[in-house]
Amino acid sequence: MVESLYGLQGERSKLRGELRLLHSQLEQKDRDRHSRIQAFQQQIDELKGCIEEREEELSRLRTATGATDSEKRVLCLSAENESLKQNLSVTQGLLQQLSTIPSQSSTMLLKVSHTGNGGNAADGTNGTCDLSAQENENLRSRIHQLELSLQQRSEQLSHLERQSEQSEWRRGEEVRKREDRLRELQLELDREKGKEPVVKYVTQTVEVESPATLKHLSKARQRGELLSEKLAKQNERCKQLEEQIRKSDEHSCNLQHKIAAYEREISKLREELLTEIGHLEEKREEAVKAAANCSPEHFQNLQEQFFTLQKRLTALPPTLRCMKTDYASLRSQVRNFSSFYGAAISDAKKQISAAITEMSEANKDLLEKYRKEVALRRKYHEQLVELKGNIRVLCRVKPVLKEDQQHDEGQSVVVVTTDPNNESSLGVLNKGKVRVFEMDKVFHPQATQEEVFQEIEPLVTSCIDGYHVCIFAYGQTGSGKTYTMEGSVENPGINKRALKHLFGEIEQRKDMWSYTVTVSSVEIYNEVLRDLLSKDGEKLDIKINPDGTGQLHVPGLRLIEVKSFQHIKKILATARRNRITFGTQMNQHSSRSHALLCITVEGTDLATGSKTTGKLNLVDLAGSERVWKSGAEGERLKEAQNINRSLLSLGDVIQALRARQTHIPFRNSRLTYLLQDSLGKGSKTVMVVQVSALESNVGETLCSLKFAQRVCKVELGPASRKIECG
Ligand SMILES: Nc1ncnc2c1ncn2[C@@H]1O[C@H](COP(=O)(O)OP(=O)(O)OP(=O)(O)O)[C@@H](O)[C@H]1O
Repeated sequence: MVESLYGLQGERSKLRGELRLLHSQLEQKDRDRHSRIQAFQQQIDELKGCIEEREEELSRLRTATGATDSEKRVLCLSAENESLKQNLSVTQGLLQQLSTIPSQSSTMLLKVSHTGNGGNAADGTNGTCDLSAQENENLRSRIHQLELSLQQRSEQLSHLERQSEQSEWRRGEEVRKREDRLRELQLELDREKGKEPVVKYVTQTVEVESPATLKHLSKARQRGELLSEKLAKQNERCKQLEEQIRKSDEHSCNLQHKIAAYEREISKLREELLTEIGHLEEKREEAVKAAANCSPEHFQNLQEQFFTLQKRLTALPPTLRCMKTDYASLRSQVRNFSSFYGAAISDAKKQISAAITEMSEANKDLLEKYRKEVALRRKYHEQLVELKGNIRVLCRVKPVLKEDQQHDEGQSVVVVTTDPNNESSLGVLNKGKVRVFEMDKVFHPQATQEEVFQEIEPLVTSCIDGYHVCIFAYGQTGSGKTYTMEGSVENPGINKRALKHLFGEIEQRKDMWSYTVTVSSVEIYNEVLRDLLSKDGEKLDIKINPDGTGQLHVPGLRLIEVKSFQHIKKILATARRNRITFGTQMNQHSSRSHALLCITVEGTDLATGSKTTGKLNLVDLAGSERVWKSGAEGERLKEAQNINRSLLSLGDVIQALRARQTHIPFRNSRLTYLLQDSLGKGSKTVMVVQVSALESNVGETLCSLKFAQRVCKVELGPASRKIECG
């Protein structure tokens, strides 16, 4: 019994050990189950998150535009969502089942503890062991079922994941398409923007010709001209060098041709030589053969022939050598040609620079001589002007024009005659009598503008030398004063020609003198002074210069520095525009004011630094006709009276000057007052009296000529002027 009891106890402890093992196994399974439940729970959470995302996307798509694709996509996603939800509920149910299963290990422990409480229930021990084995079996099958179900869920889950991936991919596709569409729209927008605008804007450029701009412009132009000149010179030099290179190329080409010809000749000669040697060898062979058979005389002959041939043969190599050396020297010539060419050019350059220095030395001498010549010329010129008289009166007869004939109602009778053999007299037929007037010079009606200017030219030159010069055009309205002074565009008068001459002289003297030319222009109308170069035509006054020199000046008068003849053209045009013109019975475009163009030339001797200031006053006087004939009344009458008064004052001043009176009545008119420093002592004056040749103007012609004669009549120094009066 005791033995069997011990046996049972051993069995029981064995069973207990087995149960403990089983229990630990079950515990392990429990832990696995828990971890699977947790994984499940996690997957469920993820599924929930995925469902939420899908729902969000669904709601987004629902709010998006009603595109058919989007609608389809919404439906698809809804169906997917539904199935996902079903899957989720199934999974949750399963999970709940799993959660409600009691822990096998705890049951087992309970049972183990029950069995451990009393050792007296031996029958019960076996029964408990069977029950636990069955339960274990049940649990195993349950766990197996659960594992199968878990596997199924996992498969479902992976299926759902795949579905989710697919829907994600579709969504990505959708987004990509939308982005593509957006890009297309952007491109279209850019294209639209890049198109020409329908409305075009008009841009206008406003040019402002400020004096500073003009000055800069003229400077830039001069610089441009200088640069173009330099460029032209460089181009010329380039052309020369190109020509030289071309010639050198030609030369080198010729040399190469020659070399080629030589080479050909040499090879030909070599061939000839070889063939001849061959022939000779053959002949020699033949001769040797024949010698054995022929007579001694024949042998002698042959020997002689052989010797001559040998001589010829010996003469050939030197020729060949000669040709070879020729050929080699030609080759070296060609090779050395470039260096030789460079050396030749540098030689030429040296020669040129030497020639230039030589020239500049010679130029210095010439310049010195030229200076002396200029001084001498100036002296002679002074003497000439002195001889001609510092106040000269010239007369120009206006040709009869078509317009004059219309005024004269067809009776264009000419009463003024000039003598081709006597350049200083003219006759006027009046009341059957010819009255002869003597002037310093008379220009016949066909005299050209150039001829008139030639008479004035020396005075213009003396202005550059520092003299004050006045040139007046005097005469009745329409007699050609403006024509003589201003002229037309095609046929310019004294003003333009004088300025052109002035700038020409300045250019010629530029190596010795530097000059500044300033210009002003005024008109005197009804004894009022106006600036013709100013736009507002403000009234000006003549005042004593406050610098203490006692000289006169006009405050506010515009003085323009002129750099070129082109510039002066613009200034003259402005002055002409501003001049007051009115129509009268005598001349449709009669100028009723005195117009003055004042040119100041300041010179500096570059060698000595001494300075000169010359003035040239070019005056186009107002018409000198008598008041009654101009049909003037009211304002016009006042105008004519003023004109006549100032002309009279001018006559008085010139007469007083010519008579070398102590008092010169400069202040009697604005005109003479303004010209005071140019009419005084040491100045030079020319009066061009304009007359009409027509009988209808004979009265005015006589008046003008009498005025001219009054000026001329005064004696000059010891030599008196002989004037014949009719
Ligand atoms: N020598 C000439 N050769 C050709 N045409 C001339 C000549 N002299 C004058 N004329 C013409 O006669 C017309 C009048 O001349 P101009 O205007 O010069 O006269 P004026 O004396 O200046 O008159 P005003 O005192 O009224 O200004 C102009 O059309 C001009 O072209």
